[in-house]
Amino acid sequence: MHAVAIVAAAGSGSRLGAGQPKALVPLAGRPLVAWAVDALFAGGVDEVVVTVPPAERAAFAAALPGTVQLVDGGATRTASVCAGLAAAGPRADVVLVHDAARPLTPPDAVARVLDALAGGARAVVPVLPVVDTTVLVDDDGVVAEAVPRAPLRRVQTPQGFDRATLVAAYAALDDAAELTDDAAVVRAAGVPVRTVPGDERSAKITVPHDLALAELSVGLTASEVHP
Ligand SMILES: Nc1ccn([C@@H]2O[C@H](COP(=O)(O)OP(=O)(O)OP(=O)(O)O)[C@@H](O)[C@H]2O)c(=O)n1
Ligand SMILES: C[C@](O)(CO)[C@H](O)COP(=O)(O)O
Repeated sequence: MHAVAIVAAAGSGSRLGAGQPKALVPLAGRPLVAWAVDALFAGGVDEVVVTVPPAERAAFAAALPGTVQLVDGGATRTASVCAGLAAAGPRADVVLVHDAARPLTPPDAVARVLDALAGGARAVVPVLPVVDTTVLVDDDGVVAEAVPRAPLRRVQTPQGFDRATLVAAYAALDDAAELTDDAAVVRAAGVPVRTVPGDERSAKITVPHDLALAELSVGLTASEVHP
């Protein structure tokens, strides 16, 4: 099973506000995208394609091993993943789609997705339970009702797909559809999406506090983070 990972790294990181593309922001001295790529290789993928902001190609090339393929990303995450998918080509049996913004994904979290694909799943997402009380609010910000949280899950990346399934789902996607992840693209095409356990260490860096937590986490030993 030849596995190609697409790393979505073409975003600006406006909520992080670091003054440079988020994927190039250093964590313990290394760009976030370099951490994400390392995790994918350590977890068992064979090749990595990284989608980059076109104006920053040289900086990404300097940050990553020469074996990593760089392609220009698009204006949205969906457009960037589409570009990466085209570059992955038919040599891939399965495709993993990962966020550069998730630098500390452990290799075993990647391996769980690959194992599910090897077992025959066409689409796989890593998920975590919701631990807070969850509510719906009305337009005035007043709580309308509580939502039972037991069946709710937070969805992470890398998400894994049979390549042909993902290509067909993207081809069928309505241009106007605003979907926030790739599993939603295949679900829109009627494909069942299997879940596997995610990992808290795979948290997405979105705002400055997330980066501060990641810096702390890198400074701790694995046993301190996960006794
Ligand atoms: N046009 C885009 C937008 C986002 N991404 C990538 O998708 C991942 C998840 O997106 P997010 O965390 O929202 O990143 P940004 O879009 O950069 O953040 P923001 O919304 O704060 O600007 C990131 O690794 C980001 O680089 C991408 O490849 N192409
Ligand atoms: C793909 C994703 O990371 C799954 O949780 C998430 O949907 C990305 O959302 P963002 O708003 O683009 O950060």
